[in-house]
Amino acid sequence: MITVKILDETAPLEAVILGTADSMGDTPEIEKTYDPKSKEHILAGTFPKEVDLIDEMSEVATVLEKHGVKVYRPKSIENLNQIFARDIAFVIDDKLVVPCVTPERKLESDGIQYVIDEVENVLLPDEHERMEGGDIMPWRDHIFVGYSKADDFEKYKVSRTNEAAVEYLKKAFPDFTVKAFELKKSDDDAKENALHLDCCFQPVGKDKAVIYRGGFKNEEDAEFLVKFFGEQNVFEITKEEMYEMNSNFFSISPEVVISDSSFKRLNDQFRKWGIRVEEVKYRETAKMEGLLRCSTMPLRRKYD
Ligand SMILES: NC(=[NH2+])NCCC[C@H](N)C(=O)O
Repeated sequence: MITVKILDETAPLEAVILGTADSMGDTPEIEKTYDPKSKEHILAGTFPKEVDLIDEMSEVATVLEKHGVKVYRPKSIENLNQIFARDIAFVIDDKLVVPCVTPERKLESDGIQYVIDEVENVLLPDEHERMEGGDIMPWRDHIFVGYSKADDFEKYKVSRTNEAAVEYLKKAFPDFTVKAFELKKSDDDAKENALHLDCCFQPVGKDKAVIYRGGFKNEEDAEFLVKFFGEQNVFEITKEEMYEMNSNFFSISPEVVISDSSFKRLNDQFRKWGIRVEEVKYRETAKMEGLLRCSTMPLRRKYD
């Protein structure tokens, strides 16, 4: 059996699923992509190569293991991008939720079935309750959710979490306050697209957060989060930094974060906050509109 427990984004990490690029195959056809940044790189002839992605991810695995974290990897499925483990399942409290995700990514959960089988409490939302883990963020007694209302949800491939999912989470986790924010979406312009909530916002440390206000469809939602953490505890990033995926770091504990080595301004801020930064190179992975939080799915953090 695998015990799961997640109440926030930063408590000391004990067990995680790290995605895999092992059997990704060649550059996909443009019609088969489901985010604007991948499209951009296919057109430019700069779509990442499997070997480079495997290298980047193995560096992350090494850092996690160095910190005593148990790392699970998905079983490889031929010709399938299985890098972004975050979206296909998520833990809240002591439950593992395995949601229906965007149809293009449906097969990915087969790769982690061997983990799912070892977890006692598994929740399977209905097919119309669509959500992806990148949009779901437990933070103590809150669950923050990025979502799209019906109009956007039907219009954009990059809208992955709907209103039915928000209602589902409220019912499934009655002890938490579910607070949902509409995100800005674009299927064609990665700079105008907050693919998931973790592409424009993430808590860090004990009481800090990183945010790109422009990722939120309604300014008052960004304002709510800034007030929630307190202005002095919030680091605001630019549109360009969002595009490079700055808010998609991953916390090993309140004192240690894994971040991309190219994020100079962000990493300096982390260090000013007293947070140690494990720098890795993740520039190839970033080309598919995901980064460190997206490629990790925490199973258990430590709570006393
Ligand atoms: N949690 C995340 N932000 N995941 C990013 C997933 C990226 C992937 N290309 C997709 O469109 O699904």
